[in-house]
Amino acid sequence: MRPDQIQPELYEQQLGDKQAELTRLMADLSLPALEVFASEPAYYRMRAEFRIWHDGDDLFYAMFDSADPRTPIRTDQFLAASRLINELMPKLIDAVRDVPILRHKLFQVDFLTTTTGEALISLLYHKPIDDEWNAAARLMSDAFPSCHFIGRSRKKKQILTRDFVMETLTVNGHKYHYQQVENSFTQPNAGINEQMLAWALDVTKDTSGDLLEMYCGNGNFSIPLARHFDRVVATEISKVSVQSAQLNIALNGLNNLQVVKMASEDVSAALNGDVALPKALVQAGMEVLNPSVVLVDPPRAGLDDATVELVRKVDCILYISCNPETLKANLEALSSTHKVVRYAMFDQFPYTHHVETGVFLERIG
Ligand SMILES: C[S@@+](CC[C@H](N)C(=O)[O-])C[C@H]1O[C@@H](n2cnc3c(N)ncnc32)[C@H](O)[C@@H]1O
Repeated sequence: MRPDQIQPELYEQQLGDKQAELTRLMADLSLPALEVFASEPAYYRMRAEFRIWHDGDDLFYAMFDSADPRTPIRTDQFLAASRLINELMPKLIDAVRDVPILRHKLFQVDFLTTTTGEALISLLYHKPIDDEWNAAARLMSDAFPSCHFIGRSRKKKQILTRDFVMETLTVNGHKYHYQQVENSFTQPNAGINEQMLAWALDVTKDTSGDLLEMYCGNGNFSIPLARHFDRVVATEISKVSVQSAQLNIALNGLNNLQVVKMASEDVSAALNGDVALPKALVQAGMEVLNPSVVLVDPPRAGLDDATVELVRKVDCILYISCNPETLKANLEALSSTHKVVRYAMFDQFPYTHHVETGVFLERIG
Protein backbone atom coordinates (compact mmCIF):
# COMPACT_ATOMS: atom_id res chain seq x y z
CA MET A 1 0.00 0.00 0.00
CA ARG A 2 1.20 3.54 -0.75
CA PRO A 3 0.72 6.11 2.04
CA ASP A 4 -0.88 8.57 -0.42
CA GLN A 5 -3.72 6.07 -1.00
CA ILE A 6 -5.16 7.07 2.39
CA GLN A 7 -7.44 9.94 1.44
CA PRO A 8 -10.10 10.51 4.12
CA GLU A 9 -11.94 12.98 1.86
CA LEU A 10 -12.54 10.07 -0.53
CA TYR A 11 -13.54 7.57 2.17
CA GLU A 12 -17.29 7.52 1.42
CA GLN A 13 -16.63 7.12 -2.30
CA GLN A 14 -14.29 4.14 -1.82
CA LEU A 15 -16.83 2.55 0.55
CA GLY A 16 -19.56 2.94 -2.07
CA ASP A 17 -17.27 1.47 -4.75
CA LYS A 18 -16.56 -1.56 -2.55
CA GLN A 19 -20.24 -2.07 -1.83
CA ALA A 20 -20.99 -1.95 -5.58
CA GLU A 21 -18.19 -4.42 -6.30
CA LEU A 22 -19.41 -6.87 -3.63
CA THR A 23 -22.97 -6.58 -4.90
CA ARG A 24 -21.79 -7.33 -8.45
CA LEU A 25 -19.81 -10.38 -7.29
CA MET A 26 -22.70 -11.81 -5.26
CA ALA A 27 -25.41 -10.98 -7.83
CA ASP A 28 -26.18 -14.65 -8.60
CA LEU A 29 -26.88 -15.50 -4.95
CA SER A 30 -30.14 -14.96 -3.13
CA LEU A 31 -29.17 -12.55 -0.36
CA PRO A 32 -31.01 -10.17 1.98
CA ALA A 33 -30.22 -6.42 2.08
CA LEU A 34 -26.57 -5.67 2.72
CA GLU A 35 -25.76 -4.04 6.08
CA VAL A 36 -22.73 -1.78 5.61
CA PHE A 37 -20.34 -0.96 8.46
CA ALA A 38 -17.95 1.93 7.82
CA SER A 39 -14.48 2.31 9.31
CA GLU A 40 -12.98 5.44 10.76
CA PRO A 41 -11.57 7.17 7.64
CA ALA A 42 -8.12 7.57 9.27
CA TYR A 43 -6.09 6.22 12.23
CA TYR A 44 -7.93 2.86 12.10
CA ARG A 45 -5.15 0.22 11.98
CA MET A 46 -3.85 -0.96 15.33
CA ARG A 47 -0.77 -2.50 13.71
CA ALA A 48 1.62 -1.40 11.00
CA GLU A 49 4.97 -2.56 9.61
CA PHE A 50 7.56 -0.30 8.03
CA ARG A 51 10.85 -0.96 6.30
CA ILE A 52 13.73 1.20 7.52
CA TRP A 53 15.72 3.08 4.91
CA HIS A 54 19.26 4.24 5.77
CA ASP A 55 20.70 7.42 4.32
CA GLY A 56 24.22 7.86 5.74
CA ASP A 57 23.73 8.25 9.50
CA ASP A 58 20.08 9.16 9.01
CA LEU A 59 17.21 6.69 8.68
CA PHE A 60 13.51 6.87 7.93
CA TYR A 61 10.43 4.67 7.61
CA ALA A 62 9.71 3.49 4.10
CA MET A 63 6.81 1.86 2.30
CA PHE A 64 6.74 0.49 -1.23
CA ASP A 65 4.36 0.57 -4.13
CA SER A 66 3.85 -2.96 -5.49
CA ALA A 67 4.06 -1.46 -9.01
CA ASP A 68 7.54 -0.05 -8.23
CA PRO A 69 8.91 -2.23 -5.42
CA ARG A 70 12.48 -0.86 -5.57
CA THR A 71 11.72 2.77 -4.81
CA PRO A 72 11.25 3.56 -1.11
CA ILE A 73 8.49 6.01 -0.26
CA ARG A 74 9.51 8.01 2.79
CA THR A 75 6.72 7.63 5.37
CA ASP A 76 7.19 9.87 8.40
CA GLN A 77 3.50 9.56 9.28
CA PHE A 78 0.94 6.99 8.15
CA LEU A 79 -2.72 8.05 8.26
CA ALA A 80 -3.99 4.46 8.22
CA ALA A 81 -2.16 3.63 11.46
CA SER A 82 -3.47 4.43 14.93
CA ARG A 83 -2.77 7.84 16.47
CA LEU A 84 -0.44 6.12 18.94
CA ILE A 85 1.64 4.61 16.11
CA ASN A 86 1.88 8.05 14.49
CA GLU A 87 2.95 9.53 17.82
CA LEU A 88 5.61 6.84 18.33
CA MET A 89 7.03 6.88 14.78
CA PRO A 90 9.18 10.06 14.99
CA LYS A 91 10.00 9.48 18.65
CA LEU A 92 11.42 6.04 17.89
CA ILE A 93 13.47 7.22 14.90
CA ASP A 94 14.94 10.03 17.04
CA ALA A 95 15.81 7.56 19.80
CA VAL A 96 17.48 5.07 17.46
CA ARG A 97 19.33 7.50 15.16
CA ASP A 98 22.09 8.45 17.60
CA VAL A 99 22.71 4.99 19.08
CA PRO A 100 24.81 3.06 16.53
CA ILE A 101 24.07 -0.38 17.99
CA LEU A 102 20.32 0.24 17.74
CA ARG A 103 20.53 1.91 14.33
CA HIS A 104 23.02 -0.32 12.51
CA LYS A 105 21.36 -2.90 10.20
CA LEU A 106 17.88 -2.15 11.52
CA PHE A 107 15.69 -3.03 8.52
CA GLN A 108 12.12 -3.15 9.81
CA VAL A 109 9.93 -1.86 12.64
CA ASP A 110 6.57 -3.42 13.52
CA PHE A 111 4.08 -1.65 15.76
CA LEU A 112 1.14 -3.31 17.54
CA THR A 113 -1.02 -0.92 19.57
CA THR A 114 -4.25 -1.06 21.55
CA THR A 115 -7.18 1.29 22.06
CA THR A 116 -6.08 1.42 25.71
CA GLY A 117 -2.72 3.05 24.93
CA GLU A 118 -0.33 0.09 25.00
CA ALA A 119 2.25 -0.53 22.29
CA LEU A 120 4.56 -3.36 21.32
CA ILE A 121 7.46 -2.34 19.08
CA SER A 122 9.52 -4.99 17.29
CA LEU A 123 12.93 -3.97 15.89
CA LEU A 124 14.18 -6.35 13.19
CA TYR A 125 17.88 -6.57 12.35
CA HIS A 126 20.11 -7.96 9.62
CA LYS A 127 22.79 -8.71 12.26
CA PRO A 128 22.98 -10.78 15.43
CA ILE A 129 21.73 -8.94 18.51
CA ASP A 130 23.45 -9.48 21.84
CA ASP A 131 23.63 -8.29 25.45
CA GLU A 132 25.08 -4.95 24.34
CA TRP A 133 22.07 -4.41 22.09
CA ASN A 134 19.82 -5.44 24.95
CA ALA A 135 21.39 -2.91 27.34
CA ALA A 136 21.07 -0.09 24.79
CA ALA A 137 17.48 -1.01 24.01
CA ARG A 138 16.61 -1.06 27.72
CA LEU A 139 18.09 2.39 28.17
CA MET A 140 16.09 3.68 25.21
CA SER A 141 12.86 2.04 26.43
CA ASP A 142 12.88 4.19 29.59
CA ALA A 143 11.67 7.07 27.40
CA PHE A 144 8.70 4.98 26.17
CA PRO A 145 6.29 4.30 29.04
CA SER A 146 3.48 1.81 28.13
CA CYS A 147 5.65 0.42 25.30
CA HIS A 148 7.15 -3.04 25.16
CA PHE A 149 10.15 -3.78 22.95
CA ILE A 150 11.31 -6.88 21.13
CA GLY A 151 14.53 -7.27 19.16
CA ARG A 152 14.67 -9.79 16.37
CA SER A 153 17.55 -11.11 14.30
CA ARG A 154 17.93 -14.41 12.44
CA LYS A 155 16.71 -17.20 14.76
CA LYS A 156 16.86 -14.87 17.78
CA LYS A 157 14.17 -12.98 19.66
CA GLN A 158 14.95 -10.79 22.67
CA ILE A 159 11.92 -9.74 24.66
CA LEU A 160 12.70 -6.74 26.84
CA THR A 161 9.57 -6.85 28.98
CA ARG A 162 6.89 -8.89 27.22
CA ASP A 163 5.78 -9.93 23.74
CA PHE A 164 2.11 -9.04 24.00
CA VAL A 165 -0.29 -6.17 24.64
CA MET A 166 -3.58 -6.20 26.53
CA GLU A 167 -6.54 -4.85 24.56
CA THR A 168 -10.01 -4.00 25.87
CA LEU A 169 -12.88 -3.83 23.37
CA THR A 170 -16.27 -2.37 24.23
CA VAL A 171 -19.31 -4.05 22.68
CA ASN A 172 -22.84 -2.97 23.61
CA GLY A 173 -21.46 -1.36 26.76
CA HIS A 174 -19.62 -4.54 27.87
CA LYS A 175 -15.85 -4.58 28.13
CA TYR A 176 -13.96 -7.63 26.86
CA HIS A 177 -10.27 -8.14 27.59
CA TYR A 178 -7.82 -9.78 25.23
CA GLN A 179 -4.16 -10.66 25.23
CA GLN A 180 -2.71 -10.01 21.75
CA VAL A 181 0.69 -11.59 21.08
CA GLU A 182 3.28 -10.31 18.61
CA ASN A 183 2.97 -12.00 15.19
CA SER A 184 -0.22 -13.88 16.05
CA PHE A 185 -3.49 -13.12 14.29
CA THR A 186 -5.52 -10.17 15.57
CA GLN A 187 -8.15 -8.14 13.73
CA PRO A 188 -6.25 -5.02 12.58
CA ASN A 189 -9.11 -2.48 12.73
CA ALA A 190 -10.31 -2.27 16.35
CA GLY A 191 -13.32 -0.05 15.56
CA ILE A 192 -14.53 -2.42 12.85
CA ASN A 193 -13.83 -5.39 15.10
CA GLU A 194 -16.14 -3.93 17.78
CA GLN A 195 -18.83 -3.51 15.12
CA MET A 196 -18.34 -7.10 13.89
CA LEU A 197 -18.65 -8.42 17.44
CA ALA A 198 -21.84 -6.39 18.02
CA TRP A 199 -23.27 -7.72 14.74
CA ALA A 200 -22.37 -11.34 15.66
CA LEU A 201 -24.13 -10.88 19.02
CA ASP A 202 -27.15 -9.39 17.26
CA VAL A 203 -27.57 -12.15 14.67
CA THR A 204 -27.32 -14.87 17.36
CA LYS A 205 -29.48 -13.12 19.97
CA ASP A 206 -32.51 -15.40 19.43
CA THR A 207 -30.54 -18.64 19.39
CA SER A 208 -29.96 -20.87 22.40
CA GLY A 209 -28.14 -24.15 23.00
CA ASP A 210 -24.47 -24.69 22.21
CA LEU A 211 -21.95 -23.09 19.86
CA LEU A 212 -19.20 -24.77 17.85
CA GLU A 213 -16.53 -22.41 16.55
CA MET A 214 -13.62 -23.03 14.16
CA TYR A 215 -10.67 -20.71 13.43
CA CYS A 216 -11.21 -18.95 16.79
CA GLY A 217 -7.83 -17.16 17.04
CA ASN A 218 -7.39 -15.64 20.52
CA GLY A 219 -11.12 -16.02 21.25
CA ASN A 220 -12.05 -12.72 19.62
CA PHE A 221 -15.61 -13.86 18.82
CA SER A 222 -15.86 -16.75 21.29
CA ILE A 223 -15.56 -14.54 24.36
CA PRO A 224 -18.46 -12.12 23.72
CA LEU A 225 -20.61 -14.86 22.12
CA ALA A 226 -20.23 -17.28 25.04
CA ARG A 227 -22.88 -15.25 26.94
CA HIS A 228 -25.56 -16.33 24.37
CA PHE A 229 -24.86 -20.05 24.62
CA ASP A 230 -24.94 -22.84 27.22
CA ARG A 231 -21.60 -24.28 26.13
CA VAL A 232 -19.00 -23.32 23.55
CA VAL A 233 -16.23 -25.43 22.03
CA ALA A 234 -13.82 -23.42 19.87
CA THR A 235 -10.91 -24.74 17.78
CA GLU A 236 -7.82 -23.14 16.30
CA ILE A 237 -4.54 -24.34 14.75
CA SER A 238 -2.07 -21.80 16.22
CA LYS A 239 -0.55 -22.79 19.56
CA VAL A 240 0.15 -19.16 20.50
CA SER A 241 -3.43 -18.10 19.72
CA VAL A 242 -4.85 -21.04 21.69
CA GLN A 243 -2.71 -20.08 24.70
CA SER A 244 -3.99 -16.49 24.43
CA ALA A 245 -7.56 -17.75 24.14
CA GLN A 246 -7.12 -19.81 27.35
CA LEU A 247 -5.80 -16.74 29.14
CA ASN A 248 -8.61 -14.59 27.72
CA ILE A 249 -11.24 -17.06 28.98
CA ALA A 250 -9.86 -16.65 32.50
CA LEU A 251 -9.48 -12.86 32.13
CA ASN A 252 -13.13 -12.53 31.15
CA GLY A 253 -14.38 -14.91 33.86
CA LEU A 254 -15.99 -17.47 31.54
CA ASN A 255 -16.66 -21.05 32.56
CA ASN A 256 -18.64 -22.37 29.57
CA LEU A 257 -15.98 -22.05 26.84
CA GLN A 258 -13.37 -24.69 25.93
CA VAL A 259 -10.65 -24.08 23.35
CA VAL A 260 -8.89 -26.93 21.56
CA LYS A 261 -5.74 -26.69 19.45
CA MET A 262 -6.64 -28.56 16.28
CA ALA A 263 -6.64 -28.02 12.52
CA SER A 264 -10.09 -27.53 11.03
CA GLU A 265 -9.45 -30.46 8.67
CA ASP A 266 -9.01 -32.77 11.69
CA VAL A 267 -12.04 -31.34 13.50
CA SER A 268 -14.15 -31.88 10.36
CA ALA A 269 -12.86 -35.42 9.79
CA ALA A 270 -13.71 -36.35 13.40
CA LEU A 271 -17.13 -34.66 13.52
CA ASN A 272 -18.07 -36.05 10.08
CA GLY A 273 -17.37 -39.51 11.51
CA ASP A 274 -14.43 -40.30 9.20
CA VAL A 275 -12.10 -40.88 12.17
CA ALA A 276 -12.59 -41.46 15.89
CA LEU A 277 -13.11 -38.38 18.04
CA PRO A 278 -9.64 -37.25 19.23
CA LYS A 279 -9.08 -37.20 22.99
CA ALA A 280 -8.73 -33.40 23.04
CA LEU A 281 -12.24 -32.98 21.62
CA VAL A 282 -13.68 -35.55 24.03
CA GLN A 283 -12.04 -33.72 26.95
CA ALA A 284 -13.55 -30.44 25.74
CA GLY A 285 -17.01 -32.03 25.94
CA MET A 286 -17.60 -32.42 22.20
CA GLU A 287 -19.49 -35.71 22.68
CA VAL A 288 -22.23 -33.89 24.58
CA LEU A 289 -22.09 -30.64 22.59
CA ASN A 290 -25.29 -30.05 20.65
CA PRO A 291 -24.53 -26.99 18.52
CA SER A 292 -27.39 -24.85 17.31
CA VAL A 293 -24.88 -22.48 15.68
CA VAL A 294 -21.50 -23.05 14.08
CA LEU A 295 -19.20 -20.03 13.67
CA VAL A 296 -16.41 -20.07 11.09
CA ASP A 297 -13.87 -17.31 10.35
CA PRO A 298 -11.40 -19.02 8.00
CA PRO A 299 -8.33 -17.60 6.26
CA ARG A 300 -8.63 -16.35 2.65
CA ALA A 301 -8.86 -19.90 1.25
CA GLY A 302 -12.32 -20.29 2.78
CA LEU A 303 -13.80 -23.63 3.91
CA ASP A 304 -12.56 -26.95 2.51
CA ASP A 305 -15.18 -29.48 1.33
CA ALA A 306 -15.15 -31.50 4.56
CA THR A 307 -15.74 -28.36 6.64
CA VAL A 308 -18.61 -27.32 4.34
CA GLU A 309 -20.17 -30.74 4.98
CA LEU A 310 -19.64 -30.33 8.71
CA VAL A 311 -21.23 -26.86 8.98
CA ARG A 312 -24.15 -28.09 6.84
CA LYS A 313 -25.13 -30.40 9.72
CA VAL A 314 -25.84 -27.43 12.01
CA ASP A 315 -29.09 -25.41 11.86
CA CYS A 316 -27.45 -21.96 11.88
CA ILE A 317 -24.10 -20.94 10.38
CA LEU A 318 -22.32 -17.68 11.19
CA TYR A 319 -19.61 -17.17 8.57
CA ILE A 320 -17.10 -14.30 8.79
CA SER A 321 -15.02 -14.04 5.62
CA CYS A 322 -12.02 -11.99 4.51
CA ASN A 323 -12.37 -13.19 0.91
CA PRO A 324 -15.71 -12.71 -0.87
CA GLU A 325 -14.64 -15.03 -3.74
CA THR A 326 -14.24 -18.09 -1.51
CA LEU A 327 -17.28 -17.07 0.54
CA LYS A 328 -19.33 -17.06 -2.65
CA ALA A 329 -18.16 -20.58 -3.59
CA ASN A 330 -18.96 -21.86 -0.07
CA LEU A 331 -22.40 -20.19 -0.10
CA GLU A 332 -23.19 -21.79 -3.47
CA ALA A 333 -22.32 -25.20 -1.96
CA LEU A 334 -24.49 -24.53 1.11
CA SER A 335 -27.49 -23.17 -0.83
CA SER A 336 -29.16 -26.60 -1.08
CA THR A 337 -29.60 -26.76 2.72
CA HIS A 338 -29.28 -23.18 4.07
CA LYS A 339 -30.40 -19.68 3.19
CA VAL A 340 -28.68 -16.43 4.09
CA VAL A 341 -30.83 -14.34 6.44
CA ARG A 342 -28.32 -11.62 7.41
CA TYR A 343 -25.57 -10.20 5.22
CA ALA A 344 -23.03 -7.53 6.19
CA MET A 345 -19.96 -5.80 4.82
CA PHE A 346 -17.33 -4.52 7.28
CA ASP A 347 -14.75 -2.07 5.92
CA GLN A 348 -11.85 -3.60 7.80
CA PHE A 349 -9.25 -2.50 5.21
CA PRO A 350 -10.14 0.99 3.87
CA TYR A 351 -8.53 2.17 0.61
CA THR A 352 -7.65 -1.40 -0.43
CA HIS A 353 -9.80 -3.76 -2.48
CA HIS A 354 -10.09 -6.09 0.55
CA VAL A 355 -13.40 -6.46 2.29
CA GLU A 356 -14.66 -8.41 5.30
CA THR A 357 -18.11 -9.97 4.98
CA GLY A 358 -20.44 -11.59 7.51
CA VAL A 359 -23.36 -13.88 6.70
CA PHE A 360 -25.81 -15.69 8.97
CA LEU A 361 -27.51 -18.72 7.47
CA GLU A 362 -30.49 -20.78 8.63
CA ARG A 363 -31.57 -24.23 7.56
CA ILE A 364 -34.22 -24.22 4.85
CA GLY A 365 -37.60 -25.69 5.80
C1 LIG B 1 -9.16 -14.79 9.88
S1 LIG B 1 -8.36 -15.42 11.32
C2 LIG B 1 -9.68 -15.33 12.48
C3 LIG B 1 -9.30 -15.45 13.92
C4 LIG B 1 -10.38 -15.03 14.92
N1 LIG B 1 -11.67 -15.52 14.57
C5 LIG B 1 -10.42 -13.53 15.12
O1 LIG B 1 -11.47 -12.92 14.88
O2 LIG B 1 -9.41 -12.94 15.54
C6 LIG B 1 -8.23 -17.10 10.90
C7 LIG B 1 -7.67 -17.99 11.99
O3 LIG B 1 -7.65 -19.33 11.46
C8 LIG B 1 -6.50 -19.99 11.94
N2 LIG B 1 -6.25 -21.10 11.00
C9 LIG B 1 -5.63 -21.05 9.79
N3 LIG B 1 -5.64 -22.26 9.20
C10 LIG B 1 -6.29 -23.10 10.05
C11 LIG B 1 -6.63 -24.48 10.00
N4 LIG B 1 -6.30 -25.23 8.96
N5 LIG B 1 -7.30 -25.01 11.04
C12 LIG B 1 -7.65 -24.25 12.10
N6 LIG B 1 -7.35 -22.92 12.22
C13 LIG B 1 -6.68 -22.36 11.20
C14 LIG B 1 -5.44 -18.91 11.99
O4 LIG B 1 -4.41 -19.25 12.90
C15 LIG B 1 -6.25 -17.69 12.43
O5 LIG B 1 -6.23 -17.58 13.84
